[in-house]
Amino acid sequence: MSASNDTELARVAESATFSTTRPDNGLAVRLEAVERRFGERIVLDRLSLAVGAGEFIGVVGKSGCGKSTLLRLLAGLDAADGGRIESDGRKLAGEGGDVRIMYQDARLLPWQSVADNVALGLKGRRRQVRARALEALDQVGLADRADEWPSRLSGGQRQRVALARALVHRPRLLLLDEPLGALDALTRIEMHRLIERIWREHRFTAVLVTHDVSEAVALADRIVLIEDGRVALDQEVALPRPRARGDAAFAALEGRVLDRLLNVQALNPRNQIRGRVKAIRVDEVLAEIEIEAIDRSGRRDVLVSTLTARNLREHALEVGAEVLLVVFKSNEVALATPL
Ligand SMILES: Nc1ncnc2c1ncn2[C@@H]1O[C@H](COP(=O)(O)OP(=O)(O)OP(=O)(O)O)[C@@H](O)[C@H]1O
Repeated sequence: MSASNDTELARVAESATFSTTRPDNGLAVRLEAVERRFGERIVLDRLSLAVGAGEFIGVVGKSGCGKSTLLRLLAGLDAADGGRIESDGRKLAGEGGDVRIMYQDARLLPWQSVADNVALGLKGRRRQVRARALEALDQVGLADRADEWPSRLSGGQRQRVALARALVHRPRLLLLDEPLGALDALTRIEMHRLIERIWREHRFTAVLVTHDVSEAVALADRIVLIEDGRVALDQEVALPRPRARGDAAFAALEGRVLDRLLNVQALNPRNQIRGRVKAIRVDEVLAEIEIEAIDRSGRRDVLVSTLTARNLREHALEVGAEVLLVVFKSNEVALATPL
């Protein structure tokens, strides 16, 4: 992307205003024991996850762990083999209604203008449809490119058109499948600001699949790590927005998630221990869970896992509950899953 485009994108990221804002717009989504198999291969193994209305979730995990499969299920583009995916107690309707998905490639139709690409699928009088497309393009700073062919745009601009094409439908759940994966580092950072700003204005729920942990830390309220078909880590990102990458707290959190992601050993079943909650100590921010664990040789030990108080509420843990623990680097214990 050229320097002038960078400047233009930065300006839009900072200054966009939206007339399509609908407060408290997001869909709450609940996945319960969701399974997806391909032949013998179990990709999602009774995965459970609750996403709050308007929440921004970052999904990370090693290549092939099932991130895109999860998004495809949420989008209704694929069907689960077991479990439930619900919103407000009802089956999630999938892509087309309140749910929109954006991919790594913009998938624009080369024979349609930018505005017509954005307007695809909109119903109504031509003038109204065009006005809505222009409004969405304005949100991403590309209203002045409405009548050009997509081939005239840079990669970053095409992704902004793809974002406008999703926004024009006023989604309540936006699924982002590595949408910035093909962009250069600077454009990605500018796009983060734009996506964050639009998300804050519209309050839709967002689920972002990414290989880039710093992208997840920059954007997400929570980072979910998928491993062996399940949620292996559910990390709250309690950093003020907009987030500064140079910040020590940002770097520490990024390092922590990366460590977990890269530490294959830690997620080896040999490092997983079953246990029972003995005591829970909680203050406003943090919760300490004391767990009596029994290892494979039958040895009993008391371990302590620290969660955020919010995470504790989501797990709905009680004294006496059975849990699965993952031991990291011999001195750090994470509560993997309430059993
Ligand atoms: N339609 C399909 N048929 C058979 N196997 C599939 C199908 N779709 C996905 N898989 C397999 O399911 C697993 C998870 O794939 P998925 O694309 O969800 O992973 P991912 O975490 O998004 O990977 P990446 O980060 O590399 O994009 C992979 O082993 C993949 O080969």
